Amino acid sequence: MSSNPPTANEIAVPFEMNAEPANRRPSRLPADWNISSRPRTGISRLIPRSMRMPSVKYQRGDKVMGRWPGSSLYYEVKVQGFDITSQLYTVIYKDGTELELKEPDIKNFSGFQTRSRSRSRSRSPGRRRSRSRSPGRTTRRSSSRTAAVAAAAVTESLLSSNKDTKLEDRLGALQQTMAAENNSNNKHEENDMANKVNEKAEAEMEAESERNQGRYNLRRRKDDGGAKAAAIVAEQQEKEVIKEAAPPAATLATPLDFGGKIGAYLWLLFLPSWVLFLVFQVNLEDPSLLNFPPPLPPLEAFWDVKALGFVILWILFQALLYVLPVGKLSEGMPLRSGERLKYRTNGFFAIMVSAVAVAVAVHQGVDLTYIHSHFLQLAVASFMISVLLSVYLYARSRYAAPEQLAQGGNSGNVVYDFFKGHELNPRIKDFDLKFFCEMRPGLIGWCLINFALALAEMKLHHLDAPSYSMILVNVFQLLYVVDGLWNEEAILTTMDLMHDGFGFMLAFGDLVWVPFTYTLQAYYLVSHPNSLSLPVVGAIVTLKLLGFYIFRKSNSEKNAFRRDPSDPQLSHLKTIPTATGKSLLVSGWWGVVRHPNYLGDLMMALAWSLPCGFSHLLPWYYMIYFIILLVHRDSRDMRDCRRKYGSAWDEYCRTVRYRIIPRVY
Ligand SMILES: NC(=O)C1=CN([C@@H]2O[C@H](COP(=O)(O)OP(=O)(O)OC[C@H]3O[C@@H](n4cnc5c(N)ncnc54)[C@H](OP(=O)(O)O)[C@@H]3O)[C@@H](O)[C@H]2O)C=CC1
Ligand SMILES: CC(C)=CCC[C@@H](C)[C@H]1CC=C2C3=C(CC[C@@]21C)[C@@]1(C)CC[C@H](O)C(C)(C)[C@@H]1CC3
Repeated sequence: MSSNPPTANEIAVPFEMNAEPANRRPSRLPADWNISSRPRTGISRLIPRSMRMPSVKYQRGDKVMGRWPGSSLYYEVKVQGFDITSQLYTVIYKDGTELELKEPDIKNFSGFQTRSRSRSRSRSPGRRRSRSRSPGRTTRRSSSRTAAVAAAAVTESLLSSNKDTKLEDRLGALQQTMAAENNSNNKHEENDMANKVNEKAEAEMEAESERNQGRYNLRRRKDDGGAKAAAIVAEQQEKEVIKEAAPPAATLATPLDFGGKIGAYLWLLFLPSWVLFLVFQVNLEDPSLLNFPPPLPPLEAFWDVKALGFVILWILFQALLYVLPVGKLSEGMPLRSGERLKYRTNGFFAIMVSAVAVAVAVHQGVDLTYIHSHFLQLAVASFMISVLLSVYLYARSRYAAPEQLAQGGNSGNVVYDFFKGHELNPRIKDFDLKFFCEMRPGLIGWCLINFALALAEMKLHHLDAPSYSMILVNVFQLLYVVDGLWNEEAILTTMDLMHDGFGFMLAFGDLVWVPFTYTLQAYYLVSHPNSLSLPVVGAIVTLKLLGFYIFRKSNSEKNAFRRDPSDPQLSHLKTIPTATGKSLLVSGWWGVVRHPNYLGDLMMALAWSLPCGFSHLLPWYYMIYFIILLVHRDSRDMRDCRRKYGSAWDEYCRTVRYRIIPRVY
């Protein structure tokens, strides 16, 4: 109890500024830069025509001090380029993290001096020893002395930052502080009783920490009850952690996906053609990839005004349900501006009302098998709407402020940005177009189409009830959609909602791809019955339920953690703090593989194809597509997380070695 912990300020601000740097950036932009007439913030604009960056305060290659987003800590960074429109510098930290920073967040080395009082702390050999042994050591004691040592270790590490100090060391200390701070939320564990109970776990923790060479804290967050002072130190930063590292000034530049600009052209042509190809195939008695080109119907068969009317009515009906003031208003993750958008998460209500409406319509004599007989026309009508929507989305994105653009769809190439999505969260007042399209018309439409296909099977084969295979496919996919809508809030922490712009890829994916290709198994079964024995039904149901359990549990775990990292229900989980302020789960589901949710999803996909048998490849199409989609998404995510989290991500990958399937991939 004798030593006083350093104040938060002493530790959170490792450097003190001497004076404002002298040179000011001139208002005129350099003549030899690539200056576009319209706003662009993509990487292409970061590269000046010449290697020099005259008239800009910091030059490419300059080594300066850059502020960590959301904190008051400065680290050595190298300037990579400067973005004229957003006035942001791209800088790279020593651990490989690339960020874009505002000029005020960058300082010259000369502007820093360490505090003399703190410097004397850093010379304390005891404190140095405490740091060098292991960050885990601080978790052994619950007294404020321990905490002071922990805090001092942080101070020492931060304050000893000179040119020779490794960034990793400083990061390690920062991460230690943040982990301790996580634990400070578990106040009940600060009492002696809890400490006794935790003694064994703490010993394990220390060993584990030693194993990890103190480079990050793989610690059970509830074992850290003693780190009071470190928690105080980090309290300031905790607020920033909750802000989910959404600094107003820092953004990430993302490389091009999907084969870049040429790839975008090809995808624009390929995706609609592929949907048509599949729709033609599924109508054939003997569908095969070798039927190329498939027999084409006359041109007028592609188009039906009534079908277009139905699609428009359906979308309007879903839009109406979406805007009704029913259900929860959920908060999205913080944007780069720090703002959190609100979303009406009443998807479950929407599907229930839709089900009642469909039941009433069927009762009134509406023949839903129209959907089966006009599948092609409905798909074409939906395609037209998705194209119009994409054009609208791209046009409005040209007027959007730079911070409203998606980092991945901001290349400056019209076709690429049109395809990938330029604006992150296009909204008409409170109506969020991306969220609505992803969760409502296509997703609920998928269930409606499946149901209509079950009726078509009964009609075609004069059955009193659908076949087992049809029931399984219908029920499995209905469960998937209803679960998605019930947990609608969880979608706000997925890649699409957080990072991807809304453009053709998602508009087409949501309105055409999902309802007209995810229903192919049910469509196939209408004209290709496949009988199943009860034991086979049992085995398929077991597979589905197991996959569903993994999918749901892992998605909910990540969602809960992202929403509230200090949620007591998650306190048993180990985490790796990252320099951005967000932590990564490294035990629980996210410690088994890096994408446990994909694993569960793939098991479910398998359970959807199995009822269709092995006579044709077509009903296995979803499974094959899904493997490709998820493997690609996983690589995209790995790349983005590497850029976001730098060495902390590498540590995560070293600890959790497999991506989707344990011990295989
Ligand atoms: N049926 C279908 O057609 C499709 C279904 N899906 C399903 O949708 C769901 C969402 O998938 P998707 O959006 O691709 O990806 P995830 O929901 O897996 O989100 C990935 C993000 O999670 C965060 N994250 C990654 N690792 C960790 C960790 N260890 N601890 C904490 N956070 C972590 C990162 O974001 P950050 O750190 O920035 O928070 C990362 O970018 C999945 O279940 C998937 O199977 C997806 C695509 C298509
Ligand atoms: C080839 C192409 C056009 C790809 C577009 C991909 C989209 C079809 C998918 C991207 C992510 C999706 C998700 C779902 C549906 C498919 C798309 C839009 C999802 C809404 C399905 C229901 C789940 O429960 C889910 C909410 C987790 C899921 C989220 C991702």
